[in-house]
Amino acid sequence: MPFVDWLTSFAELGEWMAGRKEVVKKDNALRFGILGAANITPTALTLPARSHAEVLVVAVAARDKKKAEAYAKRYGIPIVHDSYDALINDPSIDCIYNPLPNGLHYHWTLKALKAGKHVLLEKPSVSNAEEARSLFHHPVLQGPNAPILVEASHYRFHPAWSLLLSLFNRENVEYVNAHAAIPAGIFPGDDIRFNYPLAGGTLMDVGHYTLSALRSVYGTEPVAVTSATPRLINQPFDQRCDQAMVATYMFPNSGTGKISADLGARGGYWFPWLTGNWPNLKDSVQVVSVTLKEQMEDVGEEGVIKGTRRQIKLWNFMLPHMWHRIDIVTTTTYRDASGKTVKEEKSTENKKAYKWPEGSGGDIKGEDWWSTYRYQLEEFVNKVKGREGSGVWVDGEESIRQMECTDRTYEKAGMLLRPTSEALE
Ligand SMILES: NC(=O)C1=CN([C@@H]2O[C@H](COP(=O)(O)OP(=O)(O)OC[C@H]3O[C@@H](n4cnc5c(N)ncnc54)[C@H](OP(=O)(O)O)[C@@H]3O)[C@@H](O)[C@H]2O)C=CC1
Ligand SMILES: O=C1OC[C@@H](O)[C@H](O)[C@H]1O
Repeated sequence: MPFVDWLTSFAELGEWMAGRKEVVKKDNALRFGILGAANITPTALTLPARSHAEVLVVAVAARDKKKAEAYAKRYGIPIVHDSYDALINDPSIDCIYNPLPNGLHYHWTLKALKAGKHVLLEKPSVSNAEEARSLFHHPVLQGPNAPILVEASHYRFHPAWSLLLSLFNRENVEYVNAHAAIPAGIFPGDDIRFNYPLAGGTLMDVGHYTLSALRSVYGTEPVAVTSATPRLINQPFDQRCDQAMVATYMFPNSGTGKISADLGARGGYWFPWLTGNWPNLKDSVQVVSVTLKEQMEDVGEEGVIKGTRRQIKLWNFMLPHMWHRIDIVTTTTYRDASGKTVKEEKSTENKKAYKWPEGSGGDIKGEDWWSTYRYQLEEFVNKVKGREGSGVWVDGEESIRQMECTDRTYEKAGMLLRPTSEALE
């Protein structure tokens, strides 16, 4: 079963086991249409919509109508359109969810916006920075009644991400390591993720999360991409696509960072001569680790200086609703006037946030079972309805900067940028 279907089955099982029923919908609920019968949609939209009183998933279109009909039946979607164009032009639809392959994001999102629809657009927003600037600065998005467009970088909407960011001062960040890997064997070489014309590549896929997380922790753009090492998808698949990417960056405060993203992770066990080719399950928990600069303090005892170092790690940052934990490890070192360590103390604290803690997140605190996608849907609806919400948002400038940094990384790796749509305006 493909990983993305596995995510859906897991989420469906959770709904069923918890006995959760679909909520009664309000008269003014937003009506969503889906472009394509994509694997991610049940997880990212149809299941989260069940608990949202202001969301109705009413229509789908696929390239093959029979496929769309089967999908509509499976997920209880009442309308099946003949084509993506027909869906976009359906006047009964308010919002479009675009989970098409990356290389089709620009074209179909722009069409939907021009038809006056709000768009929830899967990550990565588009194929490259040129497309991002064109889309997010497009005249169709200007003006007081412009439709809402957001890149579905869902992890950012979960309270766990905001909690992580609240635990340090960005100026003090010294090093960040963002890692995400999927074991080998889950995404085959002919998956859309390795299709260059469709803007495939691991940096575009799980690499999106690692790079976005790194940039979010620093809250600014890197001054340099200091290295970028791809591992290309193996022959006979498209050699223009990375199956893994490791890259390092330097930030304006002299801090550094590393991303590692892999859609075919192998090895990582004992006896590498035996296990080197096995799918790597061990390193497949995604993690963001933030090391802060040592803070020095004179403790007033004959030249003794106290140095405090802190490392903060968020485990499972991409899918924190399934489980996550923030570890805060503080190391305090006392040094004498000669710099010699006289005492060292270490302490560990754990934190988590499945709902918005008091004093954050706005009026709606969420539920401890809400997924990243459910929190994201909450904010999307809030934005369309003109409500303040939690305050978390991924704005167009953020999506542009993310694609600029993605392009810089591909350039540093000596790889081609993902191709620009022929429909570029
Ligand atoms: N937010 C998240 O957690 C996740 C996000 N994603 C993102 O969602 C998007 C889709 O991913 P996923 O659901 O796994 O993808 P799918 O493999 O399910 O493909 C999505 C849709 O793309 C269309 N499509 C597939 N292959 C082609 C092709 N060769 N040419 C043109 N169209 C094609 C199909 O539309 P049709 O049904 O009309 O034939 C298909 O339904 C990507 O942008 C990905 O990055 C993916 C997984 C997780
Ligand atoms: O966005 C995503 O999240 C989960 C991954 O399995 C998938 O490859 C990616 O597209």
